[in-house]
Amino acid sequence: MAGTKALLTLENFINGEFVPCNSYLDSYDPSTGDVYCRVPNSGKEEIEAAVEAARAAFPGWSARSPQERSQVLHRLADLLEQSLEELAQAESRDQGKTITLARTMDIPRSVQNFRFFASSILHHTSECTQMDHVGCLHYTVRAPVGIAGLISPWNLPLYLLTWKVAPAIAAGNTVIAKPSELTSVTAWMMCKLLERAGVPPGVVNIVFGTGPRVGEALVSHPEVPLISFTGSQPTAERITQLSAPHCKKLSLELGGKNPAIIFEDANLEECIPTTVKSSFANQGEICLCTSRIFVQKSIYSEFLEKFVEATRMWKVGIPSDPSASMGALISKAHLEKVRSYITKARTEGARILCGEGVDTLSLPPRNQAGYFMLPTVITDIKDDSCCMKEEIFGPVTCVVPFDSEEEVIQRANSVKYGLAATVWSSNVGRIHRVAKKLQSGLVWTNCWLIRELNLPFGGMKSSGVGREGAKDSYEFFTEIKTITIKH
Ligand SMILES: NC(=O)c1ccc[n+]([C@@H]2O[C@H](COP(=O)([O-])OP(=O)(O)OC[C@H]3O[C@@H](n4cnc5c(N)ncnc54)[C@H](O)[C@@H]3O)[C@@H](O)[C@H]2O)c1
Ligand SMILES: N/C(=C\C=C\C=O)C(=O)O
Repeated sequence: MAGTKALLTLENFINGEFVPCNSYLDSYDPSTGDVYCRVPNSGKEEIEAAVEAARAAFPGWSARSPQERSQVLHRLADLLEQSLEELAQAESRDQGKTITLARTMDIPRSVQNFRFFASSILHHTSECTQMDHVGCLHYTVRAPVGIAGLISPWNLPLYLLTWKVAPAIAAGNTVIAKPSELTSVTAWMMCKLLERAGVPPGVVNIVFGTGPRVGEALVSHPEVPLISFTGSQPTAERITQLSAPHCKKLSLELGGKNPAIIFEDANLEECIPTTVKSSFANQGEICLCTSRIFVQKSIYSEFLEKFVEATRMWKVGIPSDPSASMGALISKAHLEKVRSYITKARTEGARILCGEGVDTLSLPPRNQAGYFMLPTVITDIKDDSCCMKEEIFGPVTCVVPFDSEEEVIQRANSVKYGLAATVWSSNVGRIHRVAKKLQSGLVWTNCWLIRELNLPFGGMKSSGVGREGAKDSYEFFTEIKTITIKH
């Protein structure tokens, strides 16, 4: 383990300044298991300072025109893009994801989040109606809500943080963001660019630390009227309880147990590689990842054989290896949790076709204490097994057969989550029918994770409350008022 002096030490960013903290948390490099970074262990005191800064900055920032705010967001996007390689290296080291994914997805999408909201903020219009018989004109106006509390998870650190910061500040709010304590580095790096981009002090404050300590201080603060949260369902429950006495606006983007439904007329040449990717991208640590694959009986054996063969080609490697498809999981505790699901599946009599406990993973000596595991395929498993019902959030997917359209819809809908589904078929009528009946906020057909940022993103049932996207985020981060003029 490196000595304390060599560790990267992060600081909170409050009122445009880096502020040291009097207590720190260790942060681990998932590819080695070594502590490599110290993250501020903030609490109520830091939230008070951030609230003061955000409150003071609000009148000036909210009074700027959308065009002026848009220019600032564009400059920030440009600066992030100029640091793309540095940010990608940092994200890959901090999270365990491959450098290739960080370079091609996480950081480009973070840049795009600022560009997208810089543009979309210029195009909103409000409503107006007439009541000539009583001589009235009605119209709506929107205003920023105030100080937005933003809480993000560890799987797509900068990507999901910027997906909240960009629409919040574009709409004229000031923000206090709390990234995951497990992956705080790229948020801290972004803070170094804010002044150059022209973000005034206090508009973006980033406070680091754990959920129970600093997260709850943020959620419970009476001067933070809105919380946008992405993370797990149990944490969302706690946030809902804490914010209820203040009637806060809440956006909750939570987990999934996402089905892929593969009909006999699917194009398997496209379906198999895409379903391997949808199951194992980012180590299966994407809320949209497929974890239940339903395959029509007539093609079940063929699919299974080809799918397992393709999964074995999904290379696990150290995150800095550009040829790796998958890196390390986020933490030792998470790795153990994911492995425990495979043990449970075995105990229930399911078959593990490849991956954990079946194939051998070879790693360089330096990485043997890292949190790696092979992509794992489970079959002969019942729908009521915990592996088919609970979110595992790791590189584990279950494959089961089905007979009919009605049956598979009912089984796909039989879990508490409703985030994302994929449907594979060449019958357009069936695609429409099935997509409409699935209890899922997002349905991708014959593809996966093609994002259109204008349209609503989010889940139903236990996968969340509210939607994010151009119009949805704008509506969430603003308060609407209806004005009536009698003339
Ligand atoms: N729907 C989506 O868009 C989406 C995207 C990414 C991840 N997720 C979900 O996130 C989960 C994985 O992320 P995670 O393990 O970081 O989730 P988590 O709920 O443990 O943590 C998310 C964030 O909440 C904070 N937090 C934890 N306890 C808190 C509390 N009591 N009060 C306030 N904040 C608290 C954490 O510190 C972190 O910043 C999975 O369930 C995954 O599906 C959903
Ligand atoms: N919010 C988005 C993705 C969430 C992924 C979860 O892990 C997005 O693409 O906007």
